[in-house]
Amino acid sequence: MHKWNTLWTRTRDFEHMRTANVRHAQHARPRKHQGAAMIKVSVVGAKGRMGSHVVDAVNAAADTELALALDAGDDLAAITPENTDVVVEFTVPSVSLGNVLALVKQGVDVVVGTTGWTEEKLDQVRATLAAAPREGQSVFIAPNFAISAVLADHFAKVAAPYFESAEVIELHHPTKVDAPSGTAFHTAQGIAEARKAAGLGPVPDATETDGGSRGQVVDGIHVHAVRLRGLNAHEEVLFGNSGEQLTIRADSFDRISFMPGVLLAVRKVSTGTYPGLTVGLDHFLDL
Ligand SMILES: NC(=O)c1ccc[n+]([C@@H]2O[C@H](COP(=O)([O-])OP(=O)(O)OC[C@H]3O[C@@H](n4cnc5c(N)ncnc54)[C@H](O)[C@@H]3O)[C@@H](O)[C@H]2O)c1
Ligand SMILES: O=C(O)C1=N[C@H](C(=O)O)CCC1
Repeated sequence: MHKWNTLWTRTRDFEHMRTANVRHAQHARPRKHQGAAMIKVSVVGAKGRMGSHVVDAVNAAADTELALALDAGDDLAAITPENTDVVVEFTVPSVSLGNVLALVKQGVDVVVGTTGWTEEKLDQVRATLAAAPREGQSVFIAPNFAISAVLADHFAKVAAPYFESAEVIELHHPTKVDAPSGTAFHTAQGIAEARKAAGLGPVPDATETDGGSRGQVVDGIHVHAVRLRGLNAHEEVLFGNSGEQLTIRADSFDRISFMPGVLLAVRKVSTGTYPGLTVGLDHFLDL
């Protein structure tokens, strides 16, 4: 059985959950581990597109149980180390930092899927963790929890030193509030780092006039954002040399694709062996 399938067997209840159409139907929860310690998970942003899937995933998995499901207007102070082992935070970039800092100060570990993280924001998380009430507290942030996206990001870093040109195109649903996607931003940063480590210079580009068509430049890599009804979450990384091209593409057609990664992060963080700030699901995979 391949590695990601191992995760799926631990979360095998997903297919049951989908086919039985039991979203939000508490009575239809599968049987939980008898006697085994359950991981108590609270969800912040629980009414959102991602948060509501996380609530279902936590209810469906055999080793996790839902503690609190909070959304805008609810008091985060209700979450304590007594009722919660791990908080999963999927809100909006404008509030996520404040939520994460508050939760760290309340003594709980946090898994974050919300995007919009800058180095300055990450530094604030590190500083707050350094003064956290509990020793070894964790914050884990993933730009993307889907294995396809995590691998695309990894493969892009492997490919980057071998190509003169590199550009990233991300394509998402039109209800997404941030651009470029956190994933594309992270991928571009990884490509730039790999190019720098390999001694590559800037990507070739003779553009003299640009009204915005060349996209956002992230550490020297151009990132383009498409918003289109019908799409969910997609990324294409283009690499070019004279006479050849490599395209790496990841497609998340359904938000359920993020759930095995979210549960993996919850399980890893709950072990207490990842103190401090960790960014990227690749840290939990044997890549
Ligand atoms: N890391 C990943 O794999 C991944 C995957 C999909 C989406 N995302 C990101 O997750 C975030 C959420 O995406 P979404 O599609 O679920 O958005 P959404 O708008 O559907 O959900 C956001 C939820 O947060 C709630 N919220 C707003 N302010 C809040 C507050 N102060 N406290 C508590 N809840 C609050 C909203 O009411 C809403 O229910 C975005 O940043 C998105 O880019 C990440
Ligand atoms: O749907 C979204 O919004 C997504 N956001 C993340 C990002 O910005 O990279 C991950 C993919 C889906």
